[in-house]
Amino acid sequence: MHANLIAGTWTEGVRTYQNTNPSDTRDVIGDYAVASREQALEAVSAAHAAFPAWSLSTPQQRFDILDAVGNEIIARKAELGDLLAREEGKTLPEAIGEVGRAAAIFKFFAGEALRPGGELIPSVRPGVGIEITREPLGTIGIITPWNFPIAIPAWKIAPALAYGNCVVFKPAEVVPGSAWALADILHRAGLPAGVFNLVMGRGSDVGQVLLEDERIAGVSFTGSVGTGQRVAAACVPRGAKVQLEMGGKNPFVVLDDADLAVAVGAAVNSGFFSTGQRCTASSRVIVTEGIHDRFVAAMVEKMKTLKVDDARKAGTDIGPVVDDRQLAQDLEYIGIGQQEGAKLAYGGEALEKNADGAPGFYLRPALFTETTPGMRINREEIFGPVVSVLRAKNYEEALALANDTPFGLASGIATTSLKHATHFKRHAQAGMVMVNLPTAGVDYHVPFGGRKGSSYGPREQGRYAAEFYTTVKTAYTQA
Ligand SMILES: NC(=O)C1=CN([C@@H]2O[C@H](COP(=O)(O)OP(=O)(O)OC[C@H]3O[C@@H](n4cnc5c(N)ncnc54)[C@H](O)[C@@H]3O)[C@@H](O)[C@H]2O)C=CC1
Ligand SMILES: O=Cc1ccc(S(=O)(=O)O)cc1
Repeated sequence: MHANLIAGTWTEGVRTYQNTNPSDTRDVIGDYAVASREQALEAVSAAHAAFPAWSLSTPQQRFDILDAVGNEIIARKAELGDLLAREEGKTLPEAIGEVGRAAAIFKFFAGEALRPGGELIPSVRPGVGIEITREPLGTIGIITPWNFPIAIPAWKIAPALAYGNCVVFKPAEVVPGSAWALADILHRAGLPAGVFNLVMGRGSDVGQVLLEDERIAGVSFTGSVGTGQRVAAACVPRGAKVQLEMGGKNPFVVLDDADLAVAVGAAVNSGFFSTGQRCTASSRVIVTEGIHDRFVAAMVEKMKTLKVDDARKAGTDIGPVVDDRQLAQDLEYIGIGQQEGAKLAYGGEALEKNADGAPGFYLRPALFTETTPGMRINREEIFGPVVSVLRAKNYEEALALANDTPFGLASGIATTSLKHATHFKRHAQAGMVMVNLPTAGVDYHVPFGGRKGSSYGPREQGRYAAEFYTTVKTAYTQA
């Protein structure tokens, strides 16, 4: 049994959750504790009690611990990647890449602990000096989704600790394995009891405690729009800081002058890799008239070569969908697209078994063509390997279609025109813009986040993370 970590002690829950493999539902990975609301409150108390000492810990102490965490994650990359692929269903190379990203994030923020910022500014009054410093917030509630089971926890936990905060971490229910392994590494790296706490369990009870408890100074959340709005509604009135990363309906524009191979490669990568389960995935591909038919034909040819199979099998391109609930959602949207009059140009069938006959949540990637902007498949986040193609007369119409969405996380374009690339970077209404690159595939040391309905609050990642995890103090001294 894998227990929760509360006040430095591994603590059994009130029941257990059986973690299973979406590539082969007969494969049980292990049993994981499910915490009660009372246990979540104990974790908050432990973090709150640990904060005064941890907030005064030296940069060297924080560096040593975070760097050691990064080193252990790298050393165990293959093993942790295998666990991640087994519980979430992304392919082994993708999973190992994600583990490498988590290690790099810990090492980046270890360095940040050694580089505390601050400013000395002369006052407008004679003889007065002003210091501007950053201080940690207190206890941070960290609530994460299932699609990046170690990278998203890493990119919230590492800055929280680096800047001197304590943490109560609630991972997504369906991927407790990577979260538990990370908690074990953090615990053994020498964090004082209570500085980091793991409470696995349901969003509606364990998660809800983190939203409501007055001792939680900030909540960093990634997940669905609905839950994100609930987080804001609970936290903002009580004055807690929030950082929300929610959905996307990311556009990828293909212009007549695009290099066809670059455009198809980027569209397939960002639409279907990781089974389309990335907030940065592009699910709307907007193609201008002159290249439309050639692009669609090349996409279909490429999709025919994609191997949908066990996530951990060599040669698999697309692993299973994470669970039965998400598969049902994907299939429902494929049905909606057909009812709305879109043409299913390729894929979209659920495959009950893989090539070896193992039962799993497999879905052949789907491509819709002849779609229109108002269709639900073009407006709502599906979060699966489902892409729709929209026709545009020219660049101007393509840009307008790209921006015609309530979301604004990532936006991409394939073009060889410097003029259009430059214009697109300036006018795409998104937090991240990619030129001749997939919309998914971000660096770990620069800001990540979106606009409109995709994100709320300060950016994550890189030095910009300090904006959420610290609060600014301005001190005046009369000499
Ligand atoms: N944009 C993104 O990165 C992601 C988007 N999604 C979208 O969300 C849909 C549903 O996926 P879920 O994992 O169920 O997302 P979700 O938003 O329900 O869950 C995300 C996290 O929030 C927690 N949570 C749920 N209710 C809560 C509450 N009342 N208080 C506090 N925490 C709570 C969950 O336990 C989980 O840890 C997906 O189909 C997809 O459309 C899911 C994962 C990531
Ligand atoms: O951890 C979150 C995360 C990691 C990677 C990506 S992307 O696939 O590189 O876009 C998105 C979110």
